[in-house]
Amino acid sequence: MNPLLVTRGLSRSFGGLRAVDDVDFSLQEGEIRAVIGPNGAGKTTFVSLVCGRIAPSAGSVSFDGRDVTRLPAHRRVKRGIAYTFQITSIFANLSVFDNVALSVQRRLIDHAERGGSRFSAADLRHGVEEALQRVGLHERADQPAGKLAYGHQRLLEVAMGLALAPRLLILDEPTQGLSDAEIESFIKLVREIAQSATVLLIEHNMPVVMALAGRITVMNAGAILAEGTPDEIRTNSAVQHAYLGTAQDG
Ligand SMILES: Nc1ncnc2c1ncn2[C@@H]1O[C@H](COP(=O)(O)OP(=O)(O)OP(=O)(O)O)[C@@H](O)[C@H]1O
Repeated sequence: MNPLLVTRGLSRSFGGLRAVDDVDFSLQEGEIRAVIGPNGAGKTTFVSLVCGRIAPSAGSVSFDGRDVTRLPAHRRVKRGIAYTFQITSIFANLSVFDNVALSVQRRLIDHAERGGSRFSAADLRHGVEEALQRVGLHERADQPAGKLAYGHQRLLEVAMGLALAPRLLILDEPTQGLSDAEIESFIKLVREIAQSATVLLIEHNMPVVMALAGRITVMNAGAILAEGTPDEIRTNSAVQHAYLGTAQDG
């Protein structure tokens, strides 16, 4: 089977710093892949290159067999790449409902532009309610998004990503700020999302990574240090060294 996502020689420098350095990466449709690595390893920069939020210094990104390297982020969203970011991208003054409505509307307009049927207010409401139900925020639909607890804002971003009905959902540290009980529900949610989408998950919480990921990619200093199943990664001495080295430095 052809991979859904492929990067070749993908690189991005900031001044003299090679934040992402010659990364060859591929992801099969239907996978839940975790990307882990010490702080500053280049994980967020890598997924920003994949979704088009920043441009590469060198290398290419292809999605579903087509080169998307020069496509702006919004065109990649149309191809099916959705992302939620560490730096919260919600509109604080809008309600939870209206934030998700922006994503649903985007998907419905896109569908209509491609020759699909026009949508009604009921379609929009149904799409929003479904996304909020899935992340467990339906009871907070009327609250201003900025008044949600930090962890709930992260879940709202997941709902906004889901509402786009993506083929690839990129989650950047989604469990940060969630309680243990919320993390449990989140694990279930990602498993359910993975029935209909491929998931690329940046995550520091190792129990979450081990519970969800089929394969794990470990980044260090901008490059891929190791890749394998959770068991292979757990016992990989280079990985252990990278983490211990960081702990000693930090
Ligand atoms: N816009 C930027 N300008 C300058 N340097 C940057 C920029 N973005 C990232 N960097 C640097 O690139 C390196 C990789 O950062 P990145 O955020 O991708 O790492 P990360 O693995 O996601 O880290 P964390 O786990 O802490 O989120 C870091 O040294 C960071 O300081």
